[in-house]
Amino acid sequence: MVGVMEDAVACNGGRILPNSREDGGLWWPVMEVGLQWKVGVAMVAALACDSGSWNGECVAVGDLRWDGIGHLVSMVELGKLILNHQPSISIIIFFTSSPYDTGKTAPYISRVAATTPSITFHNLPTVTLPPNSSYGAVDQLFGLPRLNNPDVHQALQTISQTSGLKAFIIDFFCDAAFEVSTSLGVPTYYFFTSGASALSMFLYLTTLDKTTTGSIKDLKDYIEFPGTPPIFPTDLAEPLFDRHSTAYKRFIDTAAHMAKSSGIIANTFESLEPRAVKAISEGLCVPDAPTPPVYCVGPLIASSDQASDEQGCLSWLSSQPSKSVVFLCFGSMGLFKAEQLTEMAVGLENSGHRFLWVVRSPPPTDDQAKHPSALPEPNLDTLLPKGFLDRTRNRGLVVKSWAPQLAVLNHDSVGGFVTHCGWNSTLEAVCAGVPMIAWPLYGEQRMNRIFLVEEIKVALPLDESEDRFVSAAELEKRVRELMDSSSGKAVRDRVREMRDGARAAFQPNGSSGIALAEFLKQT
Ligand SMILES: O=c1ccn([C@@H]2O[C@H](COP(=O)(O)OP(=O)(O)O[C@H]3O[C@H](CO)[C@@H](O)[C@H](O)[C@H]3O)[C@@H](O)[C@H]2O)c(=O)[nH]1
Repeated sequence: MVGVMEDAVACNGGRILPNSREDGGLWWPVMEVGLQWKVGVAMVAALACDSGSWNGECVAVGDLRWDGIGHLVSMVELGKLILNHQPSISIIIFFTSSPYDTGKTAPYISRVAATTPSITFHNLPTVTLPPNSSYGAVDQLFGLPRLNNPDVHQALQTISQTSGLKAFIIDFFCDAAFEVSTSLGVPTYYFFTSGASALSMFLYLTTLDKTTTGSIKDLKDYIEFPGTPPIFPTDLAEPLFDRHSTAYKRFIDTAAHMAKSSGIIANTFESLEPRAVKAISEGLCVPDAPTPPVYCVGPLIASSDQASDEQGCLSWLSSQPSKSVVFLCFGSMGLFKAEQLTEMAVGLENSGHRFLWVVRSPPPTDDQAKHPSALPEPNLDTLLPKGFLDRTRNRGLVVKSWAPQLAVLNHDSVGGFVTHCGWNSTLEAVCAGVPMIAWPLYGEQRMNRIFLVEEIKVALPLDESEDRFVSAAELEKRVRELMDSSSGKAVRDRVREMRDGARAAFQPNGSSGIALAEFLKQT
């Protein structure tokens, strides 16, 4: 959660507040930002506030996510952006530790706390689901925040006693807190961490729910969401497939609440997704009620990548020619089975191109999206084809588990990016002007692929087999296409155009600056 508060709050800045309840069990990241207001993302966790130290008007913001870092970074950047426009504000970010944390969250929080005094982090109480509960991943994402509702209630009340709480900004998965903040009369905003095209789909869900029968995955035709290319049902996020599942209900409830909220802050910029932004603002996604204001204030990406480069990615890149290297990296959670890793190695070797490849251990089961935090470091000698590392030594670098992606993408030697289409990775590539090859794995990534390939035209697709396996030949073909061919050039030119659009969005009179000013004016 993030809360924004007045001047007086700044004196708290940069510290990490202690957890107020020690229940043991699962921990999740939640953020809060504070300045002249507090902005809060309502999740399980409450804003645990030091009531005596916050005065004036506040905004509280919260974010509770088990894959942590992607949502946390963009939330922090939102806090920083607010501070740039209104330096008198203090931001309070609520967080809890996550059982799926890749180990990046704590150092990141410490760094922000140390360098940005107006941002304060508050560690929320731990909550746990009942033992033996058969919650799926998405049920947990929505369900755990609900357990923190009493804490959120208490925190918002506490803040309100010493500060004029003007707004509460919640992450999508913190939807449970919507009922808390609205019951207290606090204007509540959603922070949508993906793009406007995904937001169009999401806001339209309640309409789709009312106008269709049966499960979405059984629909036989493409779905037309306003302002986006047609989407085949099986390209939607899997939790939406089964109309009778709890996860489906959570998504529908969240979409309905979002439509009733005081506004939606989206991590995108107008010139990246003009059709979707227009469709939303014209009310096409919520046809039976007024659409709340949507503020496209992005791209919100980390301002610098201070992750360490223990594996020497950057020095290796510095020894490679300009724009010659293909970077392969699949977000904070992407995993591949061993057979797929072998196939990728063959494809890369046969492409003849230079590459920097982040490899993780395969999941212990068939579940491709199992979180990497529980896995050991990969054994490259056994995972990759015999002799592969030796044969590609002069033109390839394989690193284990994690790379400083932002710095890598901004290195002059990188000329292409094979990505899982996570939205932060997408924005980072666009801002660095690096064209993509889209290899979605889970979540809304299959939809993002359609937007990136068909609408925004900054990525080439990868054809998969029915069981979503990508052959070595396909990867080889697409890498060659991206790096060598005229269709690759079209994508390269287009992504640079979008990069310039991203820069323009924050220039005086740029669309994102204007959107943020409007948001601040409304709160
Ligand atoms: O080796 C790595 C891997 C990742 N990252 C960083 O981690 C972040 C990953 O974010 P993202 O690309 O958004 O992927 P996920 O972590 O998978 O993000 C989740 O959240 C996104 C935003 O809502 C969604 O678009 C995704 O589908 C969902 O999986 C980015 O900042 C990367 O730079 C690194 O620095 N090094």
